[in-house]
Amino acid sequence: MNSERIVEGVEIRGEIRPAWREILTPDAVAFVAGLHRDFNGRRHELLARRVRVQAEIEAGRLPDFLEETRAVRESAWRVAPAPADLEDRRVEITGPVERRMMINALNSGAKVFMADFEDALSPTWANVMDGQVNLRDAVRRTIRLETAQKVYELKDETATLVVRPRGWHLPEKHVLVDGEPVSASLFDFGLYFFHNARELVARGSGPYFYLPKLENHLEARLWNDVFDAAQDRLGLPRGTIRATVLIETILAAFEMEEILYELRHHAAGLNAGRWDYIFSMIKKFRTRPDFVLPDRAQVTMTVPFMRAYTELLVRTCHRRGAHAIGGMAAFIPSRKDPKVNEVAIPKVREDKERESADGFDGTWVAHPDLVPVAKEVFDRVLGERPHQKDRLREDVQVSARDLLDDHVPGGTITEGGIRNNISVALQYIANWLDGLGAVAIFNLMEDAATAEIARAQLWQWIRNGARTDDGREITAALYERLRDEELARLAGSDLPLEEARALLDGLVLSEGFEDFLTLPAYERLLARGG
Ligand SMILES: CC(=O)SCCNC(=O)CCNC(=O)[C@H](O)C(C)(C)COP(=O)(O)OP(=O)(O)OC[C@H]1O[C@@H](n2cnc3c(N)ncnc32)[C@H](O)[C@@H]1OP(=O)(O)O
Ligand SMILES: O=CC(=O)O
Ligand SMILES: [Mg+2]
Repeated sequence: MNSERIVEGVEIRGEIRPAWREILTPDAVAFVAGLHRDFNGRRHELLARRVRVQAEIEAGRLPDFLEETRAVRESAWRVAPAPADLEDRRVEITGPVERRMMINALNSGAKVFMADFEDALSPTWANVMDGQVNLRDAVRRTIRLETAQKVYELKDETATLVVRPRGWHLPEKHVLVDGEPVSASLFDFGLYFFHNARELVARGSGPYFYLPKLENHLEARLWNDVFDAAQDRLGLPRGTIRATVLIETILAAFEMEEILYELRHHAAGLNAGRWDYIFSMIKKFRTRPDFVLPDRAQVTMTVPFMRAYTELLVRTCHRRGAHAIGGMAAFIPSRKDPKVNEVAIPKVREDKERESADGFDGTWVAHPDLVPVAKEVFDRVLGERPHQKDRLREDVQVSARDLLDDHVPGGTITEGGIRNNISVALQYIANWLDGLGAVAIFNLMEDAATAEIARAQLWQWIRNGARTDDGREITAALYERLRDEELARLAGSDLPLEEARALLDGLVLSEGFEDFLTLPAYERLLARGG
């Protein structure tokens, strides 16, 4: 394996293609290493804190709104005003930092494009480094691609760029700082910020981020301190960065106010990350039979606990002057099969109608063909106004019990649901190991967050002795039989399904619960040379 020391104490363990060398400059690498040296200790402390909190939950403590931060919730403060190009966020398209998709997303007519190193990206070294090259070229508007069919170039009017770095739990093992893998969050953030912050400001925009998978306000404080340090080091005013935080864990739902408060000079809003949120409900309460969820298809946005969380998010944001951004409906259209669209388009429209009626200021879509669908719905509600922050939603009263009561009325676990979880998890993991982080499976968008639900449910059902609607206990033996049958249906695929099976078995059948499937999967990705 190639190994190169770029600056004192920093080793790159991987290929460095000529275009990547323009990103991995000594100054940029030193900048990232500086952030890592200053903040990685706190990152580890916060990750250890997550483990302690989990132990407390397993000992019977349920989360609640914090007593020690009551003053933050009860005092008057607002987040910084939105910059001009984040004022109207009615439709945001998301997608991995892949060149063709990035150009398509920027040209899609959406107001914002979230370029994703996270749920939608398999973090092979090539994907991560190409992603940084693509972002640099997108910022400078030189991004271009020629294929046999088409030349891809930016239109005059493009979406505002927002970047989602990987979460605090992930390492980037191709880069060692003083012998230790660099934090993937600091790597993705630091390189993008170093190369593009000044250029973005000069072009009238700014370095904008989405922050994933936060579990509490101390993790937001860490991001805020990273932002201050990064801006100081490049000589940019504090507050130049704007961050939208995904509320996608049950614990963060109890600290929305505090998270916004910590980041108030940099905060641009909160987003309801529904898929990781459902995963988090399963993960955090995994040992409790009273928290067992039914088939994931039945856990819709209209079930009471999802309504409680999303309504509280809108109320919290608007009270503090922040944008409330909705989430991702998983239905994706097809350019080949109109029958798929007959299902997908009305489902997405219904989802966006609910969000816009609830007071969200904008929403996410997974595919360019869904931009007009979401735009039409939000246009109807917003008209010429850029947002609806004046809808304070003071009618919303959400208690801890509302957030925690995950009973799904009429919910059942079916054999079809078990099979779907198995097949989706196998196909998704195999694609991920092959370098693809967002995949259309059974006409739904699947990414790291949705796949986490699939595999976590299998573990939860077995561990808690859950029963199917026809009365059968869900056991390891039942899983193994259905897994073999689902694997047989996928025979003939070129994907590494056998490796995916081994990984899924480990996740589903182990005594303990693996916190993120992407951690063991990353080890396999590295072993495959990814
Ligand atoms: C839980 C969460 O975190 S949600 C956020 C993270 N997840 C995502 O961002 C998923 C984003 N969406 C996608 O990755 C894709 O839409 C998929 C994988 C679901 C489907 O992709 P495909 O099967 O390629 O879709 P399809 O074949 O219909 O694509 C048609 C065209 O639209 C483009 N396209 C599809 N989705 C996107 C997108 N999100 N952004 C930009 N372009 C896109 C394709 O590149 C293709 O372009 P081309 O005609 O120039 O070749
Ligand atoms: O990141 C978004 C989610 O739904 O998870
Ligand atoms: Mg997510």
